[in-house]
Amino acid sequence: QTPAAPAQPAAAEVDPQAIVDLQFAIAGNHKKVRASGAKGVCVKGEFTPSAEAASLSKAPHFAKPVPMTARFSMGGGNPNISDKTKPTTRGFAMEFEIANDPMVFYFISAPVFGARTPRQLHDGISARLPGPDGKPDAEKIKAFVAANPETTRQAAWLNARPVPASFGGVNYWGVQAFTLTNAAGKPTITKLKAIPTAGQLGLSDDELKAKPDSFYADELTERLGKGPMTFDFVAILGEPGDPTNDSTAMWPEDNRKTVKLGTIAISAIQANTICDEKPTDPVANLPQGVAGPADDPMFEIRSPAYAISRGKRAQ
Ligand code: HEM
Repeated sequence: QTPAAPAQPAAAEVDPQAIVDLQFAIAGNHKKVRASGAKGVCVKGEFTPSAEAASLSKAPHFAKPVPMTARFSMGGGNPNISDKTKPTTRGFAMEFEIANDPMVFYFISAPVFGARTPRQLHDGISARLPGPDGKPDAEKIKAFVAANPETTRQAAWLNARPVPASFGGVNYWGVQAFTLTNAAGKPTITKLKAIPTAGQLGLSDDELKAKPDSFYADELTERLGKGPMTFDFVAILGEPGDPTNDSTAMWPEDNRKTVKLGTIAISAIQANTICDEKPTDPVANLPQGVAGPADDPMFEIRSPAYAISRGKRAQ
């Protein structure tokens, strides 16, 4: 009998250092910034859980109002990226603060990620790196996309929608499947989503043309001057057959039950150093009652990748 090959942890498939190096390289190796979400604004607020939240998760963050530190950002490692860029996700990183037990999620403005496996993430960025002539090789990109069609879903989603007029005017998803467990030990598989009270605020082509390259920070200052910017924090409930191991696959949301877990109220901008110095991450910092997907090869690998980027930008 042939012995079975030893099971390899999915995260070992590709060295996270290699991925982060590529993320920095494709963006132009900017110093002192994140490998992704390089351009952003640090904010604070409060989360008030709904009465139903505790029926899904026993996390103490769903039992009483908690302060939040959050950060809105543009995807990628270029701190000078234009806010007018369309096929780039807007990010919403959030920390629900309870001393010694923070709950951290990083959401993006698309329901899907641009790679299903670390190998695809690595090879997709590699294929797009500029060659010796300073330009990416169109044939290489074409071949990669043809062999990995699911990696195009995120850009297709973003390209099919207007550029958001505000960080508070677009939906954000946790993308990966999170299991919530209540005090009775009942698990519920969910996808988490933040829905802005202001609705989907998209810019028309003419409005977009009239905007400067950086307008989100000013828009945020103006909006917060009128009062807190709020989001419904919801759990989309999974059904048998919904994939939990594929960050490029969207669940059919229209047919899924949604439970409101609470309200996020962003109240003010705060110093970037507060967000920059946070040692937390969305894999390591989940409380009892919330767990990431054990079978998604893109989940665990995020923790070392974030640590590598954090270390690099602190240099
Ligand atoms: C699959 C779902 C994912 C989502 C929703 C997501 C979302 C985000 C967001 C919102 C940020 C900005 C954080 C901030 O503002 O502080 C970020 C940063 C980052 N992401 Fe991800 N990400 C995902 C997967 C990955 C993967 C698979 C990798 C690499 C293996 C990765 C590498 C990074 C790195 C290196 C940073 C910069 C971290 C730092 O310097 O603090 N991400 N991500």
